Amino acid sequence: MPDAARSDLPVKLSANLGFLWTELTLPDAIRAAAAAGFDAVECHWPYDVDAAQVRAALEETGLPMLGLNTRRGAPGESGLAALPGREAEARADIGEALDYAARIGAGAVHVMAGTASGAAARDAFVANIAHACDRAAGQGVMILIEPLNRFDAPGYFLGTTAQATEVMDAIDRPNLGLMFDCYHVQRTEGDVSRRLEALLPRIGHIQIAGAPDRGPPDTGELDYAHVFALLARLGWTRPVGAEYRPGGPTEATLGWMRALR
Ligand SMILES: O=C(O)[C@@H](O)C(=O)CO
Ligand SMILES: [Mg+2]
Repeated sequence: MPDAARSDLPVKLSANLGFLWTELTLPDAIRAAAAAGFDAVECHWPYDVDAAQVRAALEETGLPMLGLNTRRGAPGESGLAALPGREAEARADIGEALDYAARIGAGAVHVMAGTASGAAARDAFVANIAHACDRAAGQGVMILIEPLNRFDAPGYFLGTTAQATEVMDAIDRPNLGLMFDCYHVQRTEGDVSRRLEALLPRIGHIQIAGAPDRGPPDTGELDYAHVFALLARLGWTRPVGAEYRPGGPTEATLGWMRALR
């Protein structure tokens, strides 16, 4: 895709390689995203892949890796940062994610909270995220926290943008950002446009998918032509992450990119 055509997009796009091109190795998925015209990539858990190969694919394509996640922990845990008594493991996972991010030049780490609730969970989360921010600041990395919807992630500590901003106020670090996933927000809270407007200064990254089925952005009840026009009006210039389940070959689902161009 020529650069001139890409720059006509009202909003730049990042391919989430946790969901797109999952049949490929991570380096080849980066190449596929570049060939499809994405401006950036992001991933979930790259830890089994040699960071040097990821870095080589990023350099070859010129795409930045926007971010990656801390590990999920044991099946069903979805992270450890809000689990009282698991601080040492949570911080080891944060350290691992930051080290990997440094090796591939990734700009953000999403620290996963885990399945927990109550005051002790909040205290653990606040302390662990503050620790992550302080450690990340030295390498110029942003720490992201992401509310997940209660249907896909029942019991996940962070469920709403209101809860996220409450803990962000308590943590009070300049390199802490909200991961605003329009799909999760729509499933649990709705009012996506108004929330984007209100929360924009606190948002570190935005993700999209069709709602309620998490298919391509041109399916479901959210109108991303409207959302993209709003983001352009609000001056959002960073790439928006396409984090949807293609349900088949990714290339066959990219019509939405052409439609929004
Ligand atoms: O929305 C999601 O599920 C992801 O952004 C993520 O990082 C947690 O799985
Ligand atoms: Mg997401």
